[in-house]
Amino acid sequence: MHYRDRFLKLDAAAHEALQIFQVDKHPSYMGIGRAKEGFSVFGMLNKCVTPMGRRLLRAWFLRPIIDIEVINNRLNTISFFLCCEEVMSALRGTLKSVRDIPHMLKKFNSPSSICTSSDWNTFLKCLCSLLHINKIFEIGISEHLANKLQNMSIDLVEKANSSITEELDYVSNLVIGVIDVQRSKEKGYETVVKENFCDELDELRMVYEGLPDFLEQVSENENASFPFSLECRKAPLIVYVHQIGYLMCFFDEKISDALLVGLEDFEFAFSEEGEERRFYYHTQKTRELDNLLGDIYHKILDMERAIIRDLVCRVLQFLPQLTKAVNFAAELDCILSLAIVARQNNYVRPILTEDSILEIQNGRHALQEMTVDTFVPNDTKMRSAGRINIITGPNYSGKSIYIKQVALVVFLAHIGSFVPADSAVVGLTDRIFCAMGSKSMTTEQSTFMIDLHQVGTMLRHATSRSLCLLDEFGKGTLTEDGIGLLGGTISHFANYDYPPKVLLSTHLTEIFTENYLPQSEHIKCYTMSVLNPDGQTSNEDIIFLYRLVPGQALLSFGLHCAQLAGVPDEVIQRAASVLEDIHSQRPVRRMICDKLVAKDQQYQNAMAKLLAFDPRSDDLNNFFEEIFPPRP
Ligand SMILES: Nc1ncnc2c1ncn2[C@@H]1O[C@H](COP(=O)(O)OP(=O)(O)OP(=O)(O)O)[C@@H](O)[C@H]1O
Repeated sequence: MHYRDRFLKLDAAAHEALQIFQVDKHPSYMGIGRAKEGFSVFGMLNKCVTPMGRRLLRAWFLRPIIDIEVINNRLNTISFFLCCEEVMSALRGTLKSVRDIPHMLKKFNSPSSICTSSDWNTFLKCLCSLLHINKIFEIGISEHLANKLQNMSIDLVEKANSSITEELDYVSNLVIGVIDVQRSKEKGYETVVKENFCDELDELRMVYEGLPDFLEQVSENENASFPFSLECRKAPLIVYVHQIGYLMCFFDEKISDALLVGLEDFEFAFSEEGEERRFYYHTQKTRELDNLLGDIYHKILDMERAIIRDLVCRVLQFLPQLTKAVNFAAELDCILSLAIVARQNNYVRPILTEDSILEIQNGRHALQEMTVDTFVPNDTKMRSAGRINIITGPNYSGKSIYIKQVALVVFLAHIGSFVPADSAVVGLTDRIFCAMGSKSMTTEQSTFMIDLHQVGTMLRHATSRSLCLLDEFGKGTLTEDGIGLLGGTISHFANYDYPPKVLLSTHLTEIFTENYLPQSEHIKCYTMSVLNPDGQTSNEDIIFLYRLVPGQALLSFGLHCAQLAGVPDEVIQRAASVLEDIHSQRPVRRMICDKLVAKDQQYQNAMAKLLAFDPRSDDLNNFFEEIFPPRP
C-alpha cells in the first residue's frame, strides 16, 4: 500500500461537519490575540500536559491511521494504563515539567537570546522529569503488571528505556557541574557559572564584589591628597559605572573654575540631575583604575557567556538522544490523555478488523452527550447486507446526531482511542465523506451546489471501505429534482457488489412511495421513534425518544418543532389549518383574524343596507353616508 494511502482521509467539510477541530478566536477587538481550541472532539480528547503532546495529538487527529498493528498498540497501552491508575497519575505529574528541549536548546544557542538561571533551572527539571519516567516504570510496575505488559505484547518499558538513556543523566551532570542556578539569587547580579569552575572568573568576581569597599578606600586617600579642603555635605567618591568605567563623583555642586585650576588632571565627564545632583569627573586615579581593572562587570559576563556557549555546544552533541526522549514523552502524554478521557467518559475499546463491517452497540455522540442530561445511545449494524441505511424521522428527532456519532466512533477508532459505545467492531475505513450542507468551502457556492459537489466527490471516489454520510441531500431544490437526485444516488450505491457504508437522513419520504428505489438487500430503512400518546398528528404531547428503530416515518412533526422554537401561535395555527385542508383535499380556508372579521362584517352590513334601500322613498345621499361614514 502506498504511504499516502495509509491514512483515513477526511476533507475540510468532514472535519467541520464532525466538529473535529474548532478555533475560538480571541475575544479581543477584531479577534487579535491567540485563538484557542473551542468545543470540539480534539478539545475534548486533548488532556495533554506538555506542548509536544498537544502537537502530536493534533497530528494524530489530522492523520488517523489505518494500520491495525499501530492502532492496536495504542489501544493496548491505553488498556494497560486503565488497569494501573497510580502509575498513570504519577506519569502525568512528572510529564508536567517536561518541556520542548530542542526548542529550549535552540534558544540557548541563539546569539541574541540571554538565558537566565531560571531557564537553566527549567532545563534541569525537565531532564530530571524525563529520567524520573524510567524510575516510575521501574518502581511502579509490579510483577503482575509486568506480566500484563508481556501478555499484551506492549513494549512500553523497553521503549522508555531505549528512549530515555543514560546520556540524559550525563547531560544533567554536565549542566549541574557548570551552572549554579541559585547563584544569581544569592549574589544579586547576573551570574550563573558555579564557583570554583574557573579560577580567572572567580578572581574577577571576587574583585567585583569587593569593589565598593576598595573604591571607598581609594576615594578616602584621594580626598586627603586634594590641595584644598572641601566643605561639602558628602565627600567625593570614586564610583564604577557599567560600560563607562571609573569616575570621581562630586555631590550637590560642580567644582568651581577657581578650584579646578589646582586640579590639572580633572576632566568633567557628565552630570546627573535628580534628588541628589552628581557631577562626574575623570581623574588621574580613575584613569589608572580603568587601566588596572577595566570594565570588570562585562568582563565577567563575557567570560560566563563563553563558558555557557561551550556548555551548550557540548549539550547539543546529545540533541538526538534528547529529542528521542522528548518524543517518547510526547507519545506517552497522548496515550495518557486518551486513557484519561476513556476513563472519565466510559469509553470502550474498539475492535479493529480488516473486514469492511461496522457494528456498534449503544454508540454515543462524543460531544452531544456532554450537552444533554440523558443521551439515548443507538446501535449500528452494517455487515455484507444492509450497508445503505436510510434514516427518516421528524425534525429534531436526532437523525443528524446519530449519523455523526457513527462517523465519530469510526474516526476515533482510527486514532487509536477508545470510543463512546458499549462495544464496537470497526472495519478499517479508507475515507469518511460528509455531505452535510456545511459551508466550509472558501469558494463562493450556493448551499445546494456545495452539497452536489460533495455528493459528486463521494460518488466518484467511495470504495467499499468508505463511510458516506448524507444529511438531507436534495432538500435545497425543487422537491421533484431533489427526489430524483437522492433516488439516483441511492441506486448508484445499491448497484455496487459491495457498497460503501452509507448513512443517509432525509425528509423526502416520497422516495418510498414511488418506484424510486431499487429492490436491494443493501438498503435498510430506519426511523427515529417518537412517542405520540394521541396517535394523532397533533403537535401536543409529542416526545422524541431519539431511538433508532427499523421502519419509515411519514410525519415530520414540523409544527411541534416550530412550537419548541418559539414560533408565534397564530402562525402555527394557520399552518395547522392549511395542513388539515390539504390532507382532506379541501380548498384552503381563508385565514381568520380580527381585522378580516371586522372587514367581513362591514361588507355584510353594507350589503344588508343596499338590499333594504328603496330608490323611490330613500335619500341616496344619506344612504352613501351611512355606508361610507365621513372620516372624523
Ligand atoms: N441520542 C440522543 N439523545 C438525547 N438527545 C438527543 C439525541 N440525539 C439528538 N438529541 C437532541 O436532539 C436535538 C436534535 O438532533 P438532530 O439535529 O440530530 O435532529 P434532526 O433529526 O437531524 O433534525 P432535522 O431533521 O431538523 O435536521 C439535538 O440537538 C439534541 O439536543
